[in-house]
Amino acid sequence: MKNIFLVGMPSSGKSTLGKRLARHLAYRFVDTDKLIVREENGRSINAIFQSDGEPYFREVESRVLHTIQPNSRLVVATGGGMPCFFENMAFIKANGFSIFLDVSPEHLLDRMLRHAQDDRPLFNRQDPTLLKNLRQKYNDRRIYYTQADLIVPGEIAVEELSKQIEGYL
Ligand SMILES: Nc1ncnc2c1ncn2[C@@H]1O[C@H](COP(=O)(O)OP(=O)(O)O)[C@@H](O)[C@H]1O
Ligand SMILES: O=C(O)C1=C[C@@H](OP(=O)(O)O)[C@@H](O)[C@H](O)C1
Ligand SMILES: [Mg+2]
Repeated sequence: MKNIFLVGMPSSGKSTLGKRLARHLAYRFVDTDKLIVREENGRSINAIFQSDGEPYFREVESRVLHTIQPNSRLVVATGGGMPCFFENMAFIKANGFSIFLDVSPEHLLDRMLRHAQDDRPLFNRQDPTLLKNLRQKYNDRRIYYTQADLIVPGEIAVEELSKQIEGYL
């Protein structure tokens, strides 16, 4: 039973859809951001970025990814930047079936502005250049995200997604 990795921009729905998909397939669910917080004794993602900076965060992120064993019947919601650092995308591809949830920067902005609890260190909801930042990151990161085995729109229903992947698992 191959693992399933969800990749894509922050707010593309990896954590939300990932939980639903896991329930639907009777897989376990993990969110790599949650694994990082656990590894850091409960420090939040924001706190890690603030006190130790992004390079430190990326090291921990990659370490946590490499603890995932192949064929563990897991749905893994990755952090938005994870596939874009080190050889993380190659690891993801070697250890499961990967899905890119593709959501446009405009829709991401809309979601971020709507959900006040979703503050992320690299994407500040108060920042007037947030859309520009999202477009830039989306363009820079697509080269990694599009290496996924399957690309689907972020709005996809869990039943439809399950149908599309059943032959691959
Ligand atoms: N398909 C969807 N349509 C609209 N909003 C969504 C959808 N999926 C998730 N959201 C909302 O967008 C926000 C970010 O979702 P989340 O699953 O945390 O994304 P990610 O893990 O990719 O950063 C959440 O507040 C969530 O409720
Ligand atoms: O895009 C990024 O670089 C990040 C996305 C976040 O995860 P989500 O994609 O789940 O928001 C989290 O890992 C951290 O804030 C960095
Ligand atoms: Mg998430």
